[in-house]
Amino acid sequence: MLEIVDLHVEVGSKEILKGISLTIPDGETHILFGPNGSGKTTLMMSIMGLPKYKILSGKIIFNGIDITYMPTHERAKLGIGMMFQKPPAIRGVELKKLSEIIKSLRNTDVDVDEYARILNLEEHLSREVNLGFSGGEIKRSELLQLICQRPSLVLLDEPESGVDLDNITLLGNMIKKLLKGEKVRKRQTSGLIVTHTGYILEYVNADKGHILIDGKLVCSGPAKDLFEEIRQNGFGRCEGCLQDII
Ligand SMILES: Nc1ncnc2c1ncn2[C@@H]1O[C@H](COP(=O)(O)OP(=O)(O)OP(=O)(O)O)[C@@H](O)[C@H]1O
Repeated sequence: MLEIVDLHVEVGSKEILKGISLTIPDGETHILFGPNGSGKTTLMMSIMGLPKYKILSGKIIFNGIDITYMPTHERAKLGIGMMFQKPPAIRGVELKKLSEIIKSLRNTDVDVDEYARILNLEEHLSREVNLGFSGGEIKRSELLQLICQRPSLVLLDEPESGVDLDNITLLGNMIKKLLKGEKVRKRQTSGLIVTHTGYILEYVNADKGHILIDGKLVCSGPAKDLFEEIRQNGFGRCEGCLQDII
């Protein structure tokens, strides 16, 4: 599904990712942990192909296609979808209109009104995307757009941050459905999720976790075990690991 090979990425003339190699097979969900500023969002944005994230070297292969230098909209068409940590507001475009555009991009038959109802976004459909939305409403709006796209690789950057406990349950269950619900064009959906709180682990069946420190993946293993280690000891021992491989 996704294969990243020795990826080096620069942002604002600073090298942030320093040789990432990562494989996410069909149907697997991987969790990305790491301290603030370690490069988690940078990795997500690089997979999505945002222009600010300059690939210095390495490769990103998606379903056998080299997408390293492919524009973002082409990646979205291929089936890579992302829930952004801080998505922008889109003036002049209503959420319903954007949802329909996303549907047509991937030729999906998602019932926008029905999912808007489930996500408590019925009134938001006629509003400009994310403009004046609360933090939790933005997350639900992002999720509605993802559902419309029906991606085969789902990238979620801190999906639960700023969301109240009731809405975490709603969001968590919808994400679970999105990841495990059905085959998308003969492929099982895969996921890469960034989390600090670990709430999302209650909802998704995480196959593997990875710890990113200072632009390098320093550790991989069972996601819940890694989270427990971080919860108890912080990233201190991981930093020790990093010392060993420098
Ligand atoms: N335009 C820029 N110029 C210089 N440095 C940048 C720029 N954009 C991002 N960075 C730096 O890149 C580093 C990695 O940022 P990134 O958002 O990927 O971290 P993160 O692991 O997602 O952090 P968090 O957990 O806080 O969300 C940070 O130190 C950030 O300040």
